Amino acid sequence: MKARIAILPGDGIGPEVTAAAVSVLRDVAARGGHEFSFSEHLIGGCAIDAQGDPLPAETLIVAKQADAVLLGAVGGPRWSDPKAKVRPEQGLLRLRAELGVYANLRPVRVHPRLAELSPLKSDRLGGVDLLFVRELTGGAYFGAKTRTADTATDETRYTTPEVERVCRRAFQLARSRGRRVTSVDKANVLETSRLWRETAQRVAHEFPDVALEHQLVDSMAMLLLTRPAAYDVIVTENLFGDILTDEAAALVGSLGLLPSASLGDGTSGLYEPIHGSAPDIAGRGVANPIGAILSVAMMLRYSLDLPEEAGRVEAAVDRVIDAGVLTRDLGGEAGTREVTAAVLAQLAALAATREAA
Ligand SMILES: NC(=O)c1ccc[n+]([C@@H]2O[C@H](COP(=O)([O-])OP(=O)(O)OC[C@H]3O[C@@H](n4cnc5c(N)ncnc54)[C@H](O)[C@@H]3O)[C@@H](O)[C@H]2O)c1
Ligand SMILES: CC(C)[C@H](C(=O)O)[C@@H](O)C(=O)O
Ligand SMILES: [Mg+2]
Repeated sequence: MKARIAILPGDGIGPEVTAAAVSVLRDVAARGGHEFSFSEHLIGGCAIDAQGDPLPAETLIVAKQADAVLLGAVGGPRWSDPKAKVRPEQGLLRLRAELGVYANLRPVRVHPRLAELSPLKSDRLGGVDLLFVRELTGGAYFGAKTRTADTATDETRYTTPEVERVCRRAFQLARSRGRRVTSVDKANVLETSRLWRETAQRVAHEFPDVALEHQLVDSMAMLLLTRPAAYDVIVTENLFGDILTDEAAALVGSLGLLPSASLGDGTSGLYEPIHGSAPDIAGRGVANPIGAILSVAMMLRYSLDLPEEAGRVEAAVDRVIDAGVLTRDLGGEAGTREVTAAVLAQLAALAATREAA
């Protein structure tokens, strides 16, 4: 198959982890006879430096025309002055809104070898296989903002159609998994959450084969650590999803492991690791590339319709972790390149096994 893939490396460790993920895509293309074309574009702080705009027009045009978009990370201390008029993160938020990618899928699976890295007792981690579906283009991130010298507001706004479509996506995904959806809100306090809960309840009637339960976000934050294996698909609003998924990184051992896919209806999918630009380790070749590599596995599955290839990339990553080729965030000594080379070697080994069969 042919595919045009826009690469937006961004800032900090973004270029290091996207380079790793692109080498995996190139390998998949070469082995399967696929024609993937790649083009790199600016986003975030580096785009502010070069063009004064965190999402240059050219980047947006190419992203919209692409079959899929891979993003590294944006932001960093250089652009974090509270008084700055323009911020790297605005570029990412605009990109998500312009692409209409309202459903952000963040799978969380604990690799048995890494269970000991979690602050939780490993007997709580067996069988943890979560899929967060985070609403990505609404809520406090996109509401009106006001600011005077001593008062600031961020409006949280949700409409019924916005909640319906993301809940529907969560229920659809639950059908191919454990058929359980947990909808997370703060309906005891927030009006937007009451709308969310009513809407989730209504959408549930379309999926009688999927069980729905509601959890308040504060309680969910605890349950995620005390009973993580009890959940399947967790659907929630933008801000709660951001926070809960970084918390979930503690279950798997490192933020550097978690991927994401952001999907809309018929638009380019956007794929990014859930971590940020990690300024504390940027430029040293030590960033964990697995979150980015698993993000391209999601790209193969959701945008390029290559589910077998996606499964192979995931299997190769599992084998690399089994073999103990780990970056420092996981207690190892391997660099970004060594881990990437190990994933490529496992892809070659998997291909050899297929040929021999
Ligand atoms: N999608 C994005 O582009 C995105 C996501 C989150 C944060 N950010 C931005 O990144 C900047 C830094 O934010 P932060 O420090 O709060 O969060 P961060 O995710 O960049 O880093 C948090 C911690 O996790 C570590 N870490 C993250 N990814 C890693 C990886 N792949 N390998 C090894 N260790 C890794 C970092 O070294 C750091 O100690 C901010 O400007 C923030 O807005 C961007
Ligand atoms: C950088 C920031 C805008 C972003 C978010 O909050 O969505 C990040 O934390 C993420 O999780 O992708
Ligand atoms: Mg986040």
